[in-house]
Amino acid sequence: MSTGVSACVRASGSSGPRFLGPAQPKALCMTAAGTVVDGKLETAKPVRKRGVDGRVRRFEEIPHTGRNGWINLLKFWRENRFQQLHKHMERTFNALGPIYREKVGTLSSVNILLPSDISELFKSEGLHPRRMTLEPWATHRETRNHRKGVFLKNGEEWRSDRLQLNKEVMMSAAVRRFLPLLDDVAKDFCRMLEDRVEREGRRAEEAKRSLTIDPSPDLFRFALEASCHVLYGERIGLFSSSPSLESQKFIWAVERMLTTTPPLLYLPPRLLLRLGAPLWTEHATAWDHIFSHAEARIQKAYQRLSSSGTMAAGGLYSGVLGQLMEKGKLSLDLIKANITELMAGGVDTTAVPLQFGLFELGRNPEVQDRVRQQVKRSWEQAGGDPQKALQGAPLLKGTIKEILRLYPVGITVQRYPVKDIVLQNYHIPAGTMVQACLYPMGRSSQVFEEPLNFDPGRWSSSREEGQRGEVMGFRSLAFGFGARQCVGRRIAENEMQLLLMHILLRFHLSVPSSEDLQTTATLILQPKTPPRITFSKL
Ligand code: HEM
Repeated sequence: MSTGVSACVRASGSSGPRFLGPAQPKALCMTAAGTVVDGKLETAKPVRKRGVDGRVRRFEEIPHTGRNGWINLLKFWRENRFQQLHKHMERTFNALGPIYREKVGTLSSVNILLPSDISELFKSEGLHPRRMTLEPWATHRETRNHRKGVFLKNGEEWRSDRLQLNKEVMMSAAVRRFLPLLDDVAKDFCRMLEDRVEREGRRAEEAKRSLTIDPSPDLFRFALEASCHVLYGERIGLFSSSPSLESQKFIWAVERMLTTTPPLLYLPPRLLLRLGAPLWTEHATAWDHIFSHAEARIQKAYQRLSSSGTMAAGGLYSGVLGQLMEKGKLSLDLIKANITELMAGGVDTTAVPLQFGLFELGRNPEVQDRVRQQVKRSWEQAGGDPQKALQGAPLLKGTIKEILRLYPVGITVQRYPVKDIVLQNYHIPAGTMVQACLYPMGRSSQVFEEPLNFDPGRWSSSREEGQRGEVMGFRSLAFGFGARQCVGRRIAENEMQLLLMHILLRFHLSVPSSEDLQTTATLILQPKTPPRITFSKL
């Protein structure tokens, strides 16, 4: 397996004994469609017996939110719970304890949040770990005759594509190749921002200009520009005064695709397709747009690379696409399928945490100063080498972990254990869908001290050891785990760290309002309204 993957396995380790004991549910109850409201059950009936006899309890005894999936689905629609799924999970854990079952429409899952249980789950993920299949995405590929990439594949087919991709995006040799490209894009972004602050900003005392904006449209452009540079070895000019409309349409299409996914997860997509349901049509059209945009880019890059005779002409890095073509281990169809997935997965996933990150740094000026001091020192010592600069600034890495702890892009990671396991003393049969619920875990005081504090230093190795010398594993899981973890992880981490580094070197950040951000879950967790940030030139 790739260096990146094994590094993650090493870092995770096993969780400490603090959470190994059977945690006590706050409400030991199963309810008929027991809806949880503000941490209390509407119809709480304490019927479950405690397993005092030490026996492993049956699966059916796991607390649940109602047996009838269709009634639950109706409630989800009526109360718009899809968009507040993360809060719904948090409330349900508060009410039912650290494990519960939920059935919504055709989907059933067991939900957990304690690191010790999550470690058990991942131990039994097998050689070909599986996540919940996003049926609307799979149906789109099947009905349009597109090949699937790693995101949608399983078994040996998944593994053989994945091993090829790992070499180009996860291994440290690959990271060394693409890091300078990400650094160039991050520096250009900051130059563009500096120009804008200079042009449109207000001059405060000490003649320093500052500008308050919603940076989200610029961050989406940054993420797309960075993705294209790494994937195709090409700049697409999104920071120019007239960025292409096509690229803007791509960004909108990814947003539509993500927003229309969650409600489609609980209904059979083929039925909706046959009925011509507007939701399905909107979803499929968004995907069509993503595919045609990626196809045009891939064609262009392919022609450029073929005409230069060799893919990596003159020793220049030709991007992930060029590398995959040169190696020739994947067919062109599979390269296209995977590159399209990397394009679709690579924009909102980084642009959105960056919004949260700027906001948290802005409303925590002392944390911001600490990170900046370390970044400054490291940048000066690195002599312009971005990799060295990042290595010397562990607080930047902690900042990204902290952002993703409080605002995980995906609110859960799912697995189907390949053998029977026991979680919280309940029997879980092999093949059950179990979700590690990252949002409630990140905000649980059972798992993190002062969980609502934004504290990048909590991830430093000395503090991670814990007061009792425990290894604090299975707490930083925003990129998933093991062989199936996010394949774009190294791109994402470096892209976000580099951008924050260059921003902190040039600007002081503050926020007009430090009220908590309201969040909404489309397929990814987002702010309801993008935060406004004040950039003041240093
Ligand atoms: C902060 C940014 C990101 C986060 C938090 C994130 C999170 C995740 C998570 C949780 C998974 C599932 C992992 C598992 O099941 O264990 C995943 C899978 C995936 N991600 Fe990301 N992701 C991010 C950025 C990216 C980027 C930038 C790309 C593309 C360049 C990308 C492409 C993918 C793909 C293709 C998969 C499927 C991998 C497989 O099944 O083998 N992601 N991501």
